[in-house]
Order: sequence, then structure tokens, then C-alpha cells
Amino acid sequence: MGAAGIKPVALLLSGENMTLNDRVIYQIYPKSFLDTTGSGIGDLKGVTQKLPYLADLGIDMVWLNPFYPSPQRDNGYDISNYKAIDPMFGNFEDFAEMVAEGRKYGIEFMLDMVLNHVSIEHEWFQKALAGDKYYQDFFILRDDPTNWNSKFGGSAWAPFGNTGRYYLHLYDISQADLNWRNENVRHEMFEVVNFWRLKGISGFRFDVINVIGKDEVLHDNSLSEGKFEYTDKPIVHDYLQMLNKATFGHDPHAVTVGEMSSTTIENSILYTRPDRHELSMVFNFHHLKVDYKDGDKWTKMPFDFTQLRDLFHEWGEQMSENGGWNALFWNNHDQPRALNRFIDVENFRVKGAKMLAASIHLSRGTPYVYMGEEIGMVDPDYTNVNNYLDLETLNAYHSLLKKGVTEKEAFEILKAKSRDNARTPMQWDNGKNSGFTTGSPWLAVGNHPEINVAQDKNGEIYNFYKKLIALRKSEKLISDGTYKAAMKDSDSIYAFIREFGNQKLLVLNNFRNRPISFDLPDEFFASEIWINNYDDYKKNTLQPYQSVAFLKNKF
Ligand SMILES: O=P(O)(O)OC[C@H]1O[C@H](O[C@H]2O[C@H](CO)[C@@H](O)[C@H](O)[C@H]2O)[C@H](O)[C@@H](O)[C@@H]1O
Repeated sequence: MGAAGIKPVALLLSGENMTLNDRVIYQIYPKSFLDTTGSGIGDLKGVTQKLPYLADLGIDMVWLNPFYPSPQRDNGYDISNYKAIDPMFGNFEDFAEMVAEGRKYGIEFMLDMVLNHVSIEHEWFQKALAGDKYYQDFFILRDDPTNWNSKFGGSAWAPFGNTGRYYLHLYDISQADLNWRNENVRHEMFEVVNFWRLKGISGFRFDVINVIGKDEVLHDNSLSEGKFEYTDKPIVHDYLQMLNKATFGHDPHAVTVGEMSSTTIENSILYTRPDRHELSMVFNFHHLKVDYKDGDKWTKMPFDFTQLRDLFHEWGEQMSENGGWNALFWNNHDQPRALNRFIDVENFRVKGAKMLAASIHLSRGTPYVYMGEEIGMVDPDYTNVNNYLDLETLNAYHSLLKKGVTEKEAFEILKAKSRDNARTPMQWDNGKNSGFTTGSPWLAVGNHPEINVAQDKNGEIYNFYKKLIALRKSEKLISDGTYKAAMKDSDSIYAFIREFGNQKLLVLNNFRNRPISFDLPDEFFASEIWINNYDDYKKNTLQPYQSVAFLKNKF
């Protein structure tokens, strides 16, 4: 029995032979993946049904966004019961079937743990509101609110009933932050993780986990934003070590990832260095803010290539040199589709999708594939603001109008930036509702009948992903090689070198919609082309969005 009094489940798991570095993780937004009941909402049975598809792609772990009971104000990130399944997604029988079937295909699951906050409908908050002192200490209540802003707009503080006090909500008003200083809260959180471990789960994604550490005395932030007062506080490392020890640290095959809001490289190294016993890897978002004008998401701006290149180089090298481990990703449920942001998608969707894939799948870290990415899904072609349902999007729309932005301009910004861009139903075929549901989808489909799995499964993008995923399993150079920046001054090509044993790989990715010429570094003169997303290679030139990897055996 482990320290937390539970049986270790690691020996039962299918991923025993995998190392962390071999893995490729597929993210499923369950609400939008496949609806098997006609309710218009995706479900766990839908995930089970598509396991053969994921196995064919080469996936060995699936991250599922929250499927627990929730008022759904923030699509499940407002949890009202951590240890249950919302009936709209299925039940424990469906869950057990999904996990068991997954094992047959060598696929494990990673669950989303939202441990920074709970829904105000959670019984802890309700008891606290009713005056229960024990539960009041589960939350961050203050007489005098600080000047911190909620990430979804407005103040981060709301009146706590009619007590004259305020509760902290870094996200929506319906998501009350938990008080991790209270050891009873920590104990409850550890219990949640162990509850799911005992159900055969060894993968965990921890939502905005680097903001759980709040001081006893809270201070205003001088930049009129509370970010630095609660992000990456040193105590977060202590909490993660406690979490690790009380839960997944008992499982040598556990895979954990922390979603790190506005984090630093220094902290990310500490969060992921194996000897620190915190997490396996981290998501950071700096590379997905290179199209924010003056740091403001709700603006429209072409992406800044040099900023992107420098961020990748800096994170890649420093994590490699210091034993840290990155999650590698272009897409997730909070981001508009990368194809619309980084590629001239009208003219080069297919080549661009393959180049983006190569740029992370050949890099150092664990790649994540967000559902639909493998067939080149793009943002929906919505024509009406009423198509958008996400609360962050709607808050932003109203605040843009308040600032004097016209409805037309505000709509254009939503089209480029809304989180709903990623949340549209998976496009399985070109039939009604893209084959996602026989009912009425909870969020309108993307209206791109030409892009779907039935058509693209044997197509260029899918097969390129399949090839890249297989390479990570067969080549130590890809899974375990070091990372070094290359061609640091190029204003069009993102280049890096991987090295392992006597092998070296130079990966070049052209981020422009035009040919770019370059000088091949001398040491790669006598090398072979290992990966190419085009059929040909014209010496010292990369075609629009071409990706080429040159392999050199040193001896
Ligand atoms: O943009 P950052 O400050 O670096 O933060 C990263 C993401 O954090 C938030 O995402 C997660 O938490 C939310 C509340 O639980 C939830 O709504 C979201 O779906 C989670 O992934 C933030 O909402 C994202 O926009 C940021 O990208």
C-alpha cells in the first residue's frame, strides 16, 4: 500500500514499456468529439468508438478535457463534483469500458484536474456560503479586495453572499479559487487524484497549476494586474512535491503535465527536472502570444516570426541544457486553430499543416495533437456573433464594444481569437453535422465539408503525422536527442539541431508562403534528407512552408 493508503495501479497499465520521451498525446474535447446518443453533445462512448482510429495514428495517450458534473459555464472547468461523471458524457460503466478498450489498443488516458478552483455550485462553496467556517477556509476570502483582474475580464473579487467579504476568482465569477494554504484543501485535492488513479488512470493534466500558491497577505499589483502576485510563487513547488508524493509519485509510469499560466523558463525547469519530483512536463503559452498586439489577446495582428523563433530557441535550448521537459503543441481547446494563425491557409493549408507538425514532432519534448489537427482542421466560418458560446469570447466582445470598437471590427477579432474556434465538432465526414451527431450540435459545426476524416484519413496530412509519430517511437534521436538552435538570424526559417549518439539532425521549417533560399551549414554538406513535406528538394531553397530534415551520421 502506498503512503496515501491506496494500492499502486501502475503494474496494471498498458504503457509500461513506454518512456516519457516516446509518447505522443492526443487531446480530445469530449463535448465535441463524437456524439453516440443524438444529444448534440459528444460522449465517452464516442471516445471508445474511435480508439481504433487513434491507434492507427500511433497515439498512446489521450488527454480528455473535464467530463465531471459542472454547470458548464466554462465548459467543465467549473467543477461541481470531482468524483463523478456528468451524465451527459456517460457513466462509470462507459468510463471503465473506455479505459479497458484503450488498453487493448495500447492507449492510456490523461484526465484534466482543475485544482485551482471549483464551481460555486460545489458543495464546499455552498456550505461556506451557508456559514460553515470549516469550508469558508477552503476559499480565499478577504474584507478588502486587491486590484487583481479576473482572466475573463473585470475584478477577480466578488461579494461573498451578504457577509461584506469578497471571494477570489481568478477566472469566471462562478469559479472560486481554493485556498491551498489550508491542508484540508490539499488533502481533498490529493484524494481527487487518487480516486481517478484507482480507476486505472496514470495521466494527469493540471489546469493552471502554477497559480495555486497565494500568500496569506495579498498585495495590489503595481501594474494594475495581479498576475505577478499569484503566478509561480515558490510555494507552488512545495505543493507540487506534496501532490507528487501523495499521489502519482507512486506510479513510475505516471505522465503529468502542468498548464503553466504566464510562466518562466527557470520555473519550468524546476517544475520538470526529474530529481525535483514535481511534474513530467509543462505547457507554456508564450509562443501562442506572438500575434497579440502589445500583449493584448483581443487584437488582430499577423504573427511575429522573429519572436516565435527566439522563443522556441530559448525554451528549447534552456530546457535541453538543464534537464527540463516541454509539452510541444500548436493547438488546444483554448486556442484558435494554428493553421489560421501561422499559415496562408487559403493557398497552403496542406503543406502548412505538415510543416507545423514537423516543427514540433521533430523537436525535443512531448508532442500533443489536438483533435482534427491531423486532418488540417481550420477555424469555423461563422457569420454571426450568436454562433459563439464561450464566456471569455462573449465578455471580450462586450468589452470591445464598450471601448468603442465597431461591431464589425469586434466580430472580426472574435473570428480570429475565440476559443470556440478550436471547440467546433470534429469533422468525421461530409454528411450532416460532419458526422459528429445525428442531433443538433451544442456548438455549430465549422462549415468546411471538404475537410473531414473520411476523406483525409489516407491523405497527406494524416499520413505525415503518422510517420512523425512512428519516428518518435523508433528513433532515439527524436525521442532523446538534445536540442540546439540553428540559423538564429533567419527571418523566415525556424531551424534546430537534434543530436544523439553519433547522429545529428538539422530541421529546417520555412514559415513563409514563398520560396526562401539559405546556406546549408557546412557540417551537413554530406547528409541525407530524412524528412521532407514536399516530393522534391531544390538545393539551398525551401519551397513555401517546406520542412526538410537532414540526417548526418558523425562517424
Ligand atoms: O494565457 P496564460 O495566462 O498563459 O494561461 C494559459 C491558459 O489559462 C487558462 O486556461 C485554463 O483554465 C481556464 C479556467 O479553468 C479554462 O477556461 C481553460 O479552458 C483552461 O485551459 C485560460 O483560460 C486560457 O485562455 C489560457 O490560454
